[in-house]
Amino acid sequence: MTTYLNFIDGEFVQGSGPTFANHYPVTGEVIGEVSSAGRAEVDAAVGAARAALNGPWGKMPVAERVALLRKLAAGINARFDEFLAAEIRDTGKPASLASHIDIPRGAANFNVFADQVLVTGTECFEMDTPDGRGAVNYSIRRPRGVIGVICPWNLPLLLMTWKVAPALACGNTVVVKPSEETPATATLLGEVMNAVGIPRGVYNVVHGHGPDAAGEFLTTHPGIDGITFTGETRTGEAIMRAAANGVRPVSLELGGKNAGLVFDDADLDAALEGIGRACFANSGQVCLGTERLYVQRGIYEQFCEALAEKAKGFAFGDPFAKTTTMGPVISAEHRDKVLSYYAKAKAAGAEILAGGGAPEVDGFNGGYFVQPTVWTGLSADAAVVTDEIFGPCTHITPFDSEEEGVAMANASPYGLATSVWTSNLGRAHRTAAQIEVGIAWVNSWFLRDLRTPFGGAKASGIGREGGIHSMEFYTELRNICIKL
Ligand SMILES: NC(=O)c1ccc[n+]([C@@H]2O[C@H](COP(=O)([O-])OP(=O)(O)OC[C@H]3O[C@@H](n4cnc5c(N)ncnc54)[C@H](O)[C@@H]3O)[C@@H](O)[C@H]2O)c1
Ligand SMILES: O=C/C=C/C=C(\O)C(=O)O
Repeated sequence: MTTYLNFIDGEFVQGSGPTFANHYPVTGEVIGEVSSAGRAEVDAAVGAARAALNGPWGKMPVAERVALLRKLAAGINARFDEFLAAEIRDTGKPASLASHIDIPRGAANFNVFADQVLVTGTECFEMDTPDGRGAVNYSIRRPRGVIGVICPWNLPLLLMTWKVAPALACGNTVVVKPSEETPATATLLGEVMNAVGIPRGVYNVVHGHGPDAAGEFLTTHPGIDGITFTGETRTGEAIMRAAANGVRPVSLELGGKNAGLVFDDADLDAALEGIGRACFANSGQVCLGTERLYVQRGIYEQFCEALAEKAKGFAFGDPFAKTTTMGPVISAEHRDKVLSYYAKAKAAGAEILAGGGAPEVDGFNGGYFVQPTVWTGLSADAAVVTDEIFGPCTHITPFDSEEEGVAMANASPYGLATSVWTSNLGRAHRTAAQIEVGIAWVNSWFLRDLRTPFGGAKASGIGREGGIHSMEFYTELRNICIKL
């Protein structure tokens, strides 16, 4: 039984909030407990972060800070297997996935933003003045301060370091609230922080739930200077309300109901491979994933059949087994939510091409597994076509013209990402520009260059992170005007 403690001012401490069980999604067993932070610990964490900001971290030369960030990346890689095991304990995802994406990106985020901060400049404007002597304006960047980092459970280490790395690179200090479902890697990172010599108080972790618990205690704390959040749109609304008190800036990466568009001139094998990942990777629990597919009439039947075959080909089981290609979803509650949508699709008269329920997984009866599922035949207002399910499922609708396909893709309050498949160059540019999203992939999915702007349009978020855009959020620009 592992006990996850809060990490405050460089030390692991019990919280005064309730202790709750940590389940292994692969078996449903309780394998740990989480000591949640009460108001007192959140207060202590924010205080420690403030002291570090005003103390050693704030005074540290950039080169030294950058060297420490690189040590953090190396420190994660040096304990790669422990991070991998921790992420799998929390999420049950296959080791083949976590070892290629979650852990390497967790480390890479620190290197990427160590590089970025070194090449991030500011602005300078010369101006005329009536006396003819002129003035010069230049801006400087300063850390925003103490940043509250609220994280989801789907890619715990990757999404947390995606925020913590640029925040630290810019000289801020952080208080992280990991998802209550996934406390492990954020806690383990505390050990690495101490081991590489990050000053105490720079990185703090408070555990617990959201409403009326550690999450809310943190976002409403007056000592927080900015909040960065990844999670559901409704939670984003609550966080934005909390941030309004004191006029604190927010960066919100929220939910989606992403459309994939496959034209009949697409390379079908490539499209199937990419869309297969977009629908089913991480058991469909990727914010960028595709839950609405629109396929041009000429290849519709063929594509539906091939994607259904792909859906039927996944193997569940032990995440460490090489043969396992799909893990469980995060929790019993989330499994029930996904299955409730499977039931809604059936009741609405969907044609179920693959899946549609929960599989029997030999030896893992208590695991939170759901079948990869492909539906057709529902109208645009059916719940599984409009709502973010966050499961391994997708609904396919045929379309005829390019205009119709784009209009279908845009028929959603969300606008996070899209994946368009075509071999027509003009159509690729046109459709990618017309779909109202923050991130459009053409003939690919989840191909990430970390210098690019990342975030959502419409109800999928506010602000962009990545590259210079992270620098913009995690620093305050100050203009200095000098009369000559
Ligand atoms: N846009 C993106 O980049 C992106 C990336 C990953 C996940 N997501 C989204 O995240 C969701 C899945 O993650 P989730 O279920 O963990 O999201 P969630 O919104 O339920 O929880 C996210 C975090 O917010 C905390 N929280 C909840 N209520 C709070 C409150 N009132 N005040 C402060 N904190 C609160 C939770 O404890 C958790 O740490 C999906 O909607 C998915 O699309 C978006
Ligand atoms: O589930 C959402 C995945 C988000 C991915 C990133 O934030 C990233 O690749 O930086």
